[in-house]
Amino acid sequence: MTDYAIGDIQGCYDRLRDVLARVSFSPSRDRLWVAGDLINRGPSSLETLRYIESLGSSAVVVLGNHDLHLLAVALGGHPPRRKDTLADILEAPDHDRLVAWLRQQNLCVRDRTRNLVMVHAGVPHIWSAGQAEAYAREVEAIIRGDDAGEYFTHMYGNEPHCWDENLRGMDRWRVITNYFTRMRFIAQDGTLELATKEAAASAPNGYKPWFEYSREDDVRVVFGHWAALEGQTGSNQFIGLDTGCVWGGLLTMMNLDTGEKIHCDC
Ligand SMILES: Nc1ncnc2c1ncn2[C@@H]1O[C@H](COP(=O)(O)OP(=O)(O)OP(=O)(O)OP(=O)(O)OC[C@H]2O[C@@H](n3cnc4c(N)ncnc43)[C@H](O)[C@@H]2O)[C@@H](O)[C@H]1O
Repeated sequence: MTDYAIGDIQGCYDRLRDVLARVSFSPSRDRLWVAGDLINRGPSSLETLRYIESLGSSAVVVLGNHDLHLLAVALGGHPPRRKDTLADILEAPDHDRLVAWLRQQNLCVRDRTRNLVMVHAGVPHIWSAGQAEAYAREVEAIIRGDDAGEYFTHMYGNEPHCWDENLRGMDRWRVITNYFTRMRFIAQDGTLELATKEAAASAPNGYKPWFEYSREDDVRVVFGHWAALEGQTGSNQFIGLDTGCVWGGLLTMMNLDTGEKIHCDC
């Protein structure tokens, strides 16, 4: 069995199948770890979602900001955005099943044997791997539960800007969601800066890319989300897999044991 992790697919179904074909991926033998943003902006979100759902236990998935956006449209009454390419999912006859499946996915997956976690955007240096796991479980329970509609109605927004263990309710869930699915630049005290989306060198004053802070543990973090990084973090501990497929870059998949990367032009 081989475990492969893949960055933001964003509905680029044909490229997904191309890169899987390069390693003769077989769901009966191998597993695909998906670092979030399965859908949106690309041409074939419905096919992508159906395919990954069909993999069953051969897919290990974390939710990205675009996946949460679909859930917010489906469950929280949010209007679709102009650049969304989600209509095929929203109108599909199996829409309810796909949304129900998406709600069961995690924000953070931890593999203790490999000493790694997979998240969409990152794990802030102010949290241990254990804390990250615990905070993810809190929000995952909300997304799966009866209060999901309420959560998705109030999920959007940049505040609170900083983690505080005393936060409760929606403020707590929103800031946890933002660390896991939207973070790029962060200050030493954990304050998030969510407006800047360019490369690591464009850090606003007082902020750095989240992976440039040293962590107290040595857990490896597999993540996507930040296309402008082009997969470059300067560290083997932080493995960026979003190489901008939907922006005409590459789709990148990595063998989780050997570290070998397989790329596909988009
Ligand atoms: N709590 C919450 N609050 C608010 N919204 C929430 C939310 N939770 C979920 N959302 C949702 O999040 C979604 C995205 O929000 P947006 O804010 O609209 O999207 P984005 O930053 O473009 O994010 P993306 O995830 O696509 O990032 P990427 O690095 O690929 O792309 C970023 C930029 O990098 C650029 N880029 C790509 N490759 C590059 C390269 N090689 N060099 C330089 N720039 C590059 C791209 O052109 C692009 O402009 C929306 O649907 C929104 O609803």
